[in-house]
Amino acid sequence: MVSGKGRGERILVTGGAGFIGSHTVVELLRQGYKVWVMDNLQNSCVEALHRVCHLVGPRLSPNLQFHHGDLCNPADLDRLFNASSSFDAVIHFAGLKGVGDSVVNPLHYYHNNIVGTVNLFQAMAKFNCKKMVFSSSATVYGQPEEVPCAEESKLHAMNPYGRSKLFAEEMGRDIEKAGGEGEWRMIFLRYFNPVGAHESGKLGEDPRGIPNNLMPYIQQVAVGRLPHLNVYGHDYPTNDGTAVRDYIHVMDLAHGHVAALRKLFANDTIGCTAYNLGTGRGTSVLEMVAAFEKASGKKIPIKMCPRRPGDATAVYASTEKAEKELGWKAKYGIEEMCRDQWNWVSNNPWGYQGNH
Ligand SMILES: NC(=O)c1ccc[n+]([C@@H]2O[C@H](COP(=O)([O-])OP(=O)(O)OC[C@H]3O[C@@H](n4cnc5c(N)ncnc54)[C@H](O)[C@@H]3O)[C@@H](O)[C@H]2O)c1
Ligand SMILES: O=c1ccn([C@@H]2O[C@H](COP(=O)(O)OP(=O)(O)O[C@H]3O[C@H](CO)[C@H](O)[C@H](O)[C@H]3O)[C@@H](O)[C@H]2O)c(=O)[nH]1
Repeated sequence: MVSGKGRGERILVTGGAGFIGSHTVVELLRQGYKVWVMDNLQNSCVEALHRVCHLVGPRLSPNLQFHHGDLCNPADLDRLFNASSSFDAVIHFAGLKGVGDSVVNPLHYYHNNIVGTVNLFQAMAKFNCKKMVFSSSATVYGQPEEVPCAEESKLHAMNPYGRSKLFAEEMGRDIEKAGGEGEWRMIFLRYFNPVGAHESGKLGEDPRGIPNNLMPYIQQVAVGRLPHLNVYGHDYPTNDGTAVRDYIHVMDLAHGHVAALRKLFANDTIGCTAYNLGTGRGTSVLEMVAAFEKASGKKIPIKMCPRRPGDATAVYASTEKAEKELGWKAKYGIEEMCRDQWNWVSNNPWGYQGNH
């Protein structure tokens, strides 16, 4: 069990204006860390960070600094590491995350996610900051041969996005191996399906364009931005024929990052290791729709459609390793995920920017 508050350690959070990053920054500030966010705002807006400041209040908000910068530009990283006299650790969220988009624009994904990560590792080496928590994904398990997925399961990427996550993990493993004993410490957090929103209703997911993922899509149907949900596949070998995933509340993820950071600071022999962040429970698409209808009181019209290519039948996490070694366990179930997601979208039907 790793516990205790941060002692003012200085954390660089790449992609900290995004969905998971912004929720995590709230928790980092509350736990006493000093946070520098670097983001190029290609999939986010600075209003999310204004709201973070509002949520943590005037005592803690001076501990957050925002730097508009692109990981693909080494000069932006150099400037930031120089200006802040380096960092104690990095949480690396920045990346593009659309599976379908990555199939259409593979070079764009490799450039942003791989080149960006190489540049970050280089800056970390140069400024002697050698602790990283990295946003990996359950996508590295591909079509899992068995569930629950355990960290030592076979890894297999199925698209350029997935490969960019797998390469980043492999790069991390190589860099750690090449360093001296205890020199680099890295934790890869393999998220399952992040959903929900901050309980205040002030922070949440605000995707650009038509959402690809289930819950952002449902939330837009609920507020009338989209007419109905397409349910992809109703002939899967599951209880109701729809595919099963392990949905996890974004605030549980935020707490998972704090637990990982504490582990990095506390354990000088951790080397390079991966943890699943999931609940260990599988929920079908139709169960998720029913839970959202209950939480919102809104009917979500659905249309049954063929399977989406590349989708697995059922993916859920083995949570033992994170529970045992990080002392972290997801607290929230799908009721709270849907309650908070509805609270966010009903207060912000057009996201952070109002009508766009
Ligand atoms: N949300 C999910 O379903 C999910 C699941 C598994 C893993 N992940 C990973 O977690 C991380 C965060 O995901 P999210 O849902 O918060 O996404 P997001 O798009 O909301 O946040 C990513 C942030 O990174 C920024 N960014 C992207 N490329 C950048 C660059 N080159 N330089 C600087 N900033 C850059 C974006 O502007 C954005 O603010 C991503 O790496 C994603 O691949 C997400
Ligand atoms: O409009 C939609 C969107 C999704 N689904 C279904 O809902 C389930 C969940 O789909 P998501 O797109 O929300 O999530 P995925 O499990 O496909 O993938 C997500 O979670 C993965 C981790 O497990 C990876 O991180 C990946 O990048 C990320 O998009 C799937 O069965 C999908 O077919 C629909 O029926 N209709």
